[in-house]
Amino acid sequence: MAADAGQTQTLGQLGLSAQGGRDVAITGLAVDSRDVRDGFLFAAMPGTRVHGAEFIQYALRQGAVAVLTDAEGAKIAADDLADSDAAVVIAEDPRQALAYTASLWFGRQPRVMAAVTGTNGKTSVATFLRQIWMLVGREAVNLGTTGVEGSYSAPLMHTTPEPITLHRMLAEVTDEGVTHGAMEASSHGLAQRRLDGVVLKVGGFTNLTQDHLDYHHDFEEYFEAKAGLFTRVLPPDASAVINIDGLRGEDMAELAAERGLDVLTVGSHEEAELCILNRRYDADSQTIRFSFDGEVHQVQLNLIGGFQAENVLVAAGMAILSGEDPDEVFAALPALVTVHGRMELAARRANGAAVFVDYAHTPDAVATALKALRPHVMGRLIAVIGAGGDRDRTKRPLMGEAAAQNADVVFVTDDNPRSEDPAAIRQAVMLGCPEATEVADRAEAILRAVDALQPGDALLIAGKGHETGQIVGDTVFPFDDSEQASVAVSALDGRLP
Ligand SMILES: CC(=O)N[C@H]1[C@@H](OP(=O)(O)OP(=O)(O)OC[C@H]2O[C@@H](n3ccc(=O)[nH]c3=O)[C@H](O)[C@@H]2O)O[C@H](CO)[C@@H](O)[C@@H]1O[C@H](C)C(=O)N[C@@H](C)C(=O)N[C@H](CCC(=O)O)C(=O)O
Ligand SMILES: Nc1ncnc2c1ncn2[C@@H]1O[C@H](COP(=O)(O)OP(=O)(O)OP(=O)(O)O)[C@@H](O)[C@H]1O
Ligand SMILES: N[C@H](CCC[C@H](N)C(=O)O)C(=O)O
Ligand SMILES: [Mg+2]
Repeated sequence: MAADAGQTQTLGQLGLSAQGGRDVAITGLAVDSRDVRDGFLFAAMPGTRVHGAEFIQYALRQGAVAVLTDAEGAKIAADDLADSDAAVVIAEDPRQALAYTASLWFGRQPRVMAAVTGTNGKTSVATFLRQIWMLVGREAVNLGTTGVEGSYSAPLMHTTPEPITLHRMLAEVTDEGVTHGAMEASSHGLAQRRLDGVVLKVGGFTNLTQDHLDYHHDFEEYFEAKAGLFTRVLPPDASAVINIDGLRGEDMAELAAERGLDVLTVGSHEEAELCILNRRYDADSQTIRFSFDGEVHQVQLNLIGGFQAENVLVAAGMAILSGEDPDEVFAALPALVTVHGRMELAARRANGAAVFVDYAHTPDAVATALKALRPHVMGRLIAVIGAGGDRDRTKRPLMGEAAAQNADVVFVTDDNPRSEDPAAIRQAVMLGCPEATEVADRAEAILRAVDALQPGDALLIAGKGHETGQIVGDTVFPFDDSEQASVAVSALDGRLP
């Protein structure tokens, strides 16, 4: 049964005051007019393409009894609203008002909630944090790009779902006995206030590099959106774990401290409180030596790539600040398993060469993933890359360049061209890596790259990670990089996948 089935609440109970002091009982919330049912509150939000107020007339016909919007929305729909009995709530920041309303409507969330932001590493940190919590005996989930995972599973459409979906899910997992939740705060999610109604105990920051400049006007605006987690969403009595190694990490730590948050810094800088002292890389694992609170610890992680060690320590810091015992947290780390589609060993050739699948889809992530593989590999590094359609165009040549600089052999192929011409996207990527081999069909690109593997080499298939489809136009064709890697190895080495 849905977490809100059959309930009724008044606008007043939801903290909303309608024009003329009116109060009405509502039976549900919707942010899309097509989801409105009898007795609902319709949240008409300003959008990137159109103002939701354009759909107020439709929502009223569907049975909406109340509308939440901004001054502009009220103006757009003035005639429709004047002709109806609907109560009208005008908010200065209607997305934030919707977030608080959704939180009150569903009324429950796991007792301990944490959120992590950053360009790369959110899914990894949220998953590691959930794994740590479960290893120390908590009922926990992570919520984000890979859906809801852990003590409860469910699919999600977005990394940070819009507030109604988010709070419905938080109520559902709470009803299932989940007490700890680790969520991802995407920059879209933060800019659109999607998680403003969640009561957070701990926030985390991984890093900030180029992405989503199609949505945020410039890098500063992107930084501001991410910083919102620490300057707005986290309550002042919460804590923050900040990786200070990367660009703007120190700035983020400063903003968090200004807000009054209890800040724990992570990194290789000697001033970091959870400080990486040394690392050793093996073929399938790595060992890290780190200090915390005056003590030195050494732990073997069954994970590939130095950045995963940083993600693990951010997650460990978040677990500690959520109330767990540091020694128990550190003792859990050797049991952590790879996050699906993140530096995941997908297949191995008969000659020993390894094939990794990774979700690197930004210039920095491509460079980081390849650099991270290097110390684990004795032979050549081969990369398969592509860039998504209908996404930041400026990152394409930069992704090519990152691959050319950090791999020995590069194949450029398609990765969700969506509404764009796939050949044009590949051309843009190739500008950054003119020596690369262009192979339009992704399965063929993977086959050719696997075929090129000699003993001691490794292949990184970047961009799709856990995804299970190739989006061309409006059609999603089934496609799984790990599966294709196994198929290619079987075909070439004569083994069954
Ligand atoms: C760019 C973006 O974030 N868009 C989000 C935004 O929609 P929008 O502003 O573009 O909406 P619009 O089409 O202009 O419509 C305006 C309003 O009218 C409403 N509407 C629209 C049509 C209709 O018939 N009836 C109706 O009521 C819409 O629900 C919307 O509230 O607000 C909507 C809800 O209010 C979101 O569903 C929508 O997310 C879309 C689906 C999306 O794809 N977002 C992606 C880019 C996203 O959020 N990604 C991040 C992470 C990405 C990453 O880190 O890689 C994520 O957290 O998943
Ligand atoms: N700490 C890190 N520093 C740099 N790159 C990283 C880091 N962690 C992960 N990556 C790279 O970014 C990719 C995506 O990782 P992950 O899914 O954890 O990030 P995300 O922030 O959740 O991404 P998205 O915004 O797409 O949801 C990984 O596959 C890896 O290539
Ligand atoms: N969730 C992110 C990453 C998608 C990665 C890549 N496979 C692509 O399609 O660009 C986005 O939608 O921008
Ligand atoms: Mg993610």
